[in-house]
Amino acid sequence: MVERNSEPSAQERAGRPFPVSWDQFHRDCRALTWRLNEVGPFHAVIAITRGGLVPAAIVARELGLRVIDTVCVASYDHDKQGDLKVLKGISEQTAKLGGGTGKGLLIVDDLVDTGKTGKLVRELLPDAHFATVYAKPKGRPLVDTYITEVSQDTWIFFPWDTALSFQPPIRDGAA
Ligand SMILES: O=P(O)(O)OC[C@H]1O[C@H](OP(=O)(O)OP(=O)(O)O)[C@H](O)[C@@H]1O
Ligand code: HPA
Ligand SMILES: [Mg+2]
Repeated sequence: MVERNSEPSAQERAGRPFPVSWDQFHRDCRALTWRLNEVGPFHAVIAITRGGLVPAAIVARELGLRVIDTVCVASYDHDKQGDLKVLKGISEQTAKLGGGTGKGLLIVDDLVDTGKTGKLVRELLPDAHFATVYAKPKGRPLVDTYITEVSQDTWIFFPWDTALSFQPPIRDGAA
C-alpha cells in the first residue's frame, strides 16, 4: 500500500494535466529562440538545473552560443516544493562576462510556476534576461520572454519525466 501524506502535492492541486512530447518541446524551444534572437546578442546561456538544461541546449545551439553555465537549484521533491537551495552558482568566468550583474547573460528554465525559483535566480543576476518555455500566471511577471502560458491549475508533464504507456479506450472510462 502506498502511504499518502494528507496534504495534496502541487501536482495534485494543479489537477489539469498538460503532457508535452519531445517534438512539441523542441518546436516550443525553437519558437522561444526566434524571440530571443530579436533581444540578444548574449554572451552566454545559464541553465537553471535540471529542467533548464534541455531548453538551454536547444536555445544555445540555435543562437550559436557555446558558453553554457548552470545555476543548480533544488526546490520540488518530485511535485512538492520545499525550501529553495542554491547548490551551485555560476562560475567566476561567466560572472565576469555579465559584468557582475548578469548583463548580456541569458538565463533559461523550462517553466515558471510560483516564480520562487525565478525570483531567487533573478536576485543573483538582476540584469540578465530570463527566458522560459512555459509560464503560469503567478510566475509570469518574473520572465522576460516565454512562449506558452498555461493556467495555474495546470501541471506540465515534460517528456524527460514521462514514458509512453497504454491508455484504455475513452468509452471504457479513459480521461
Ligand atoms: O516557479 P517555481 O514554483 O519555483 O517552479 C519552477 C521550477 O520548478 C521546477 O524545477 P524543480 O525545482 O522541480 O527541479 P528540476 O528542474 O530539477 O526538476 C522547474 O524546472 C522550475 O525550475
Ligand atoms: N510541471 C513540472 N514540474 C513543475 C511544474 C509543472 O507544472 N511546476 C513546478 N515544477
Ligand atoms: Mg527546475
